[in-house]
Amino acid sequence: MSETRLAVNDVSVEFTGLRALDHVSLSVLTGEVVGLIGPNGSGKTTLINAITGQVKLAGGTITAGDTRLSGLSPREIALQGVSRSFQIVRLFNTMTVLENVEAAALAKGASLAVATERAKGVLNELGLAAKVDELGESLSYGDKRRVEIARALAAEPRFLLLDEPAAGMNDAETETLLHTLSELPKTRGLGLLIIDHDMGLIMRLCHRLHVLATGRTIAEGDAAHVRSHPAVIEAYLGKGAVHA
Ligand SMILES: Nc1ncnc2c1ncn2[C@@H]1O[C@H](COP(=O)(O)OP(=O)(O)OP(=O)(O)O)[C@@H](O)[C@H]1O
Repeated sequence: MSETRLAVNDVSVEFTGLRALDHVSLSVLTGEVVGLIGPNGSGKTTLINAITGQVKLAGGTITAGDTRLSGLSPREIALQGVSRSFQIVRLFNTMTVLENVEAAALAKGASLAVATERAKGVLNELGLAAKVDELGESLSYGDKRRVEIARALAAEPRFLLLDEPAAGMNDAETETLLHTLSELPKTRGLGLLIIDHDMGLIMRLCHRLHVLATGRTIAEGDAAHVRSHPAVIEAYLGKGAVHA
């Protein structure tokens, strides 16, 4: 499979009276894992929302390969192969795990037979095969988050954007998640952009890191570079969060 780049070019986002992103540029290649970190309110979720068309850009462009994503609707962007999970889990509580994941494949235009097969495959990959018939509402929090990732994968994305996938997970669940996520770029050839406050997870999983503070890029590079960067230490000062 040829390499594709998801490119955020000089992007700014404004809310009333607040510049949430200020000329941010970042790229993710298929096959790599990029971590998006920064203190609370630094603009991480806004950047994912900008990529997936959930917020409007005040400036800049976003492309996936040769396709311009900025200006497209969230649905059109999803059809271009960009899937996401949300910080707050959004499952259909009264549908089964299988139905939840099938729905995502159906939304991408798959027939029911293809959607069922794809959903089963993805759930198997995420270690959820035994839970296919359980209702969304009956799952543990960690399982709900994994089903969310399964839903995003059922759309067969080229780029997967995960907003705090390990939030609320215990250590064992986080370890399993780390293993699953680390396989995805190899097995599926997709590019992964991941936000998480668990620096242990981020530092072990990501090939590159991009650090935001108050809407601006303050550092980017590998874990060693970022961890020792003065601006990053300053941004996290007193929080101890970069010392994984
Ligand atoms: N829809 C919105 N309307 C107004 N302000 C917003 C909106 N969404 C985000 N913001 C503001 O934009 C800034 C960036 O928020 P964002 O959620 O992107 O940060 P974050 O880095 O993801 O934070 P956290 O780590 O706490 O999730 C914050 O000041 C936030 O209050």
